[in-house]
Amino acid sequence: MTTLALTGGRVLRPDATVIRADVLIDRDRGEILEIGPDLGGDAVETLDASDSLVTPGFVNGHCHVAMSLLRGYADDKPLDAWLREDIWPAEGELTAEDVRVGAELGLLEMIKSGTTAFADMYFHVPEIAAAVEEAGLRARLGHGVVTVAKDEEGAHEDMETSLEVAEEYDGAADGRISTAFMPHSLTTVGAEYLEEYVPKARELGVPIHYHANETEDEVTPIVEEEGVRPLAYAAEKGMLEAEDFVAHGVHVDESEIGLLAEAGTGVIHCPASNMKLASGMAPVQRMREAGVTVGLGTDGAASNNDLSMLDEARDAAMLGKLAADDAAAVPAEAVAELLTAGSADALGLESGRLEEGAPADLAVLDLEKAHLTPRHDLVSHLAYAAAAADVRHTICDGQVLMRDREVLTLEESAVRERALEAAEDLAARVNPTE
Ligand SMILES: N[C@@H](CCSC[C@H]1O[C@@H](n2cnc3c(=O)[nH]cnc32)[C@H](O)[C@@H]1O)C(=O)O
Ligand SMILES: [Zn+2]
Repeated sequence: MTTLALTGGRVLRPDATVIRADVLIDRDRGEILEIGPDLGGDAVETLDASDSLVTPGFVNGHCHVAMSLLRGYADDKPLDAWLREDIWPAEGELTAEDVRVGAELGLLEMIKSGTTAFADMYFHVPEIAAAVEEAGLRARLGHGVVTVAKDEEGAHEDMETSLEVAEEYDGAADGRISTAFMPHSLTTVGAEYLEEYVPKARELGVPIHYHANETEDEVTPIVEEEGVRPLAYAAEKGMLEAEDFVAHGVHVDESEIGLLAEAGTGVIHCPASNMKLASGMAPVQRMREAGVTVGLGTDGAASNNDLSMLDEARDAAMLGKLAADDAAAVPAEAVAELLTAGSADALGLESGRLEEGAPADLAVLDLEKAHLTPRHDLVSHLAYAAAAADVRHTICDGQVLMRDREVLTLEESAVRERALEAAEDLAARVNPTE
């Protein structure tokens, strides 16, 4: 057995306490063997965690990782105009190679900011899967389907692709990749397609992931045309099961919160995207009190504009208080849960908690920083003060992906060079100068 020990750190436990302990990892099985004092002695490899906080690797519950190539491409518009006027035309020009390059850029940023697992909805998924395999993270991947503005044949093809991708890649990369069926949203996919394909996804046994109740504009048409709230409509279509998870859940009423809690469907809160697109404030505190599984996601880099889960954590705390009009809402311990176990539970992953037998997915944060001094409460620091650049080491499935800020699985400068070039070419294709 090859073992790896993280020594001298302070370890965040699932109950939000922090203890001084080493962490011993079985690298072959990718599991945590033991958490306790003095475990460094017999380990094959050790990683210094002194003056550091050892946390579960962060789980980004909703992303479009290849959109990193579109970071800063179009800002300062509401969702519908942003997608239709800028993002979708640019995505129409994205090649498979562009998606690979954009995904690598996003994965590089994830590793550098302590993220070890994520859920992703996009297209050219084989390229994203290849990048994940190379980068060493854990992911639940899917092909996003839009049927509006497509003819019948095109819509069926898109649906079939989502099923095929879900079937083919489930269990890929030694089990680090799992999949989901991913209709884009309840308003961008026609009811007849949901009725036909949701049962097929159930037969495959994969979860369903989609955008839901992100803006008022997504709620009104469903209420008007179907006479029910969007999540009641989703339940009617069989898309509100325990393994399913929705992104956003901003405009959800009490009846919908009840449906989510009862079904066990997870909600991925994306505060930065919701603020930037002025979509609204999700009732995170109310959902948690009602027993809904809530996780945290960045959404794509074009609506954030970064993939740092620590930024998202702080945003979740701040926005959660404002939404509840209560400074006690979404406290630091809740934020620590949202960014680790909450997201992992919503995605159906076993990571998100540091305990014996759990997947060895960890982030180690350097506490020797002015903005992390003094050390009254390290959970408070995690929620309110820590930043991406504080992450020293990132470990996923027992493998070290970053050691002392050097990424070992991707070549940082080459990834950035390729992304710069691909993004420039893309912009020139979308907006030729003459
Ligand atoms: N196959 C689809 C693409 C769906 S992938 C997922 C899509 O979600 C889009 N997206 C990114 N962020 C958001 C968001 O916040 N809400 C809704 N859609 C988003 C993203 O640009 C991408 O087009 C097609 O033919 O257009
Ligand atoms: Zn999204």
